[in-house]
Amino acid sequence: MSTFINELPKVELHLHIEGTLEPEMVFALARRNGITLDYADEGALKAAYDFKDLQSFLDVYYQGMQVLLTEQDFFDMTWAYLERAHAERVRHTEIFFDPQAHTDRGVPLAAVIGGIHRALEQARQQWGLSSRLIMSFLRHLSEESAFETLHHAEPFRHQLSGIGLDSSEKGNPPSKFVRVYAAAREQGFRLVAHAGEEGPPQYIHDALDLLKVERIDHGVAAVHDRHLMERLARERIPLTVCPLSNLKLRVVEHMGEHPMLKLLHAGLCVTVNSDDPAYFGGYMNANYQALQQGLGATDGELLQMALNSVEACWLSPEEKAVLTREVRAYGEAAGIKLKH
Ligand SMILES: Nc1ncnc2[nH]cnc12
Ligand SMILES: [Zn+2]
Repeated sequence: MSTFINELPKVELHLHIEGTLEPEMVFALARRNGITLDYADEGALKAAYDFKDLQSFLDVYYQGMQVLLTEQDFFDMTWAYLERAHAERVRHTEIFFDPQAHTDRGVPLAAVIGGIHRALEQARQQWGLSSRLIMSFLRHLSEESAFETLHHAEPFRHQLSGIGLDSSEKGNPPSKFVRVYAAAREQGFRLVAHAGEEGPPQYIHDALDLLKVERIDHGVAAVHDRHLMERLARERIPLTVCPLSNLKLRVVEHMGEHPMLKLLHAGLCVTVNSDDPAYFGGYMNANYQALQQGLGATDGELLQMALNSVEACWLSPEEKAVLTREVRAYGEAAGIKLKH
């Protein structure tokens, strides 16, 4: 692993906390909670991580998270992720969770948000690792279910920064959630949505125009629509791209055909993220490394992506200025000359 990547100060903007459940922890929590899994052991579970598309992954992902029952379970999962992130020089992280995947199993929202939030707060105090929490609606469920979830989250409003939209993209367009997003906007939530992962470029247009999101999660399908690319570049709409996820879910067949550099050189604010690192073969460093080794990205290009993440994050302007200076200074010390 390159020292440049290891030591680069990083910001993560697209991370599903339930996607950080490593097989060892799935089994440890299953034992703790007296749950019998469909898989005999960790090896059998890992063998199921051979995905052919998004849906085949989601089927395993929703099964894995059934071991999460208590506030302590959510704390332990989140803390394990934060320890890894801290070790990889992640300075700030913006985390998704899927409330409906837990409340539909009878787990109280207070246990979910309480456990995640306690770990985030401990990381802030212990390491100065800052964070934001994003509540993500499952788009394969109904508008009514999303509205109920928004309503149930009211007591936790101060712990949540934004809302997102994830799960099965095809057949569940942004238009299904226009009213929910309008209501969340009224309540002051910041807005993001997964779009253009497996779905068409039109879903990216719709997420921007109908849902009024400020960031697009994935968005790699934009490469197929020249006008959309021009718009994303002109409006500096950030894309939270997840290279290893795209490879594992066969959005691209080889890392060599990943559109990341095309998008970067067209002037888009592309960022590097890990999505569901326990399932896709790596955390932040591994994603930067995949771009370096599989696509030939230079240290200068990787540095620009890291700076883009600072630009796209939800820290205050003052905090962003501090982080930007740190990342730029890191690049300069490595001999990289930035254009501006
Ligand atoms: N990559 C992904 N796309 C859509 N929904 C998800 N939920 C967790 N990971 C996801
Ligand atoms: Zn995602």
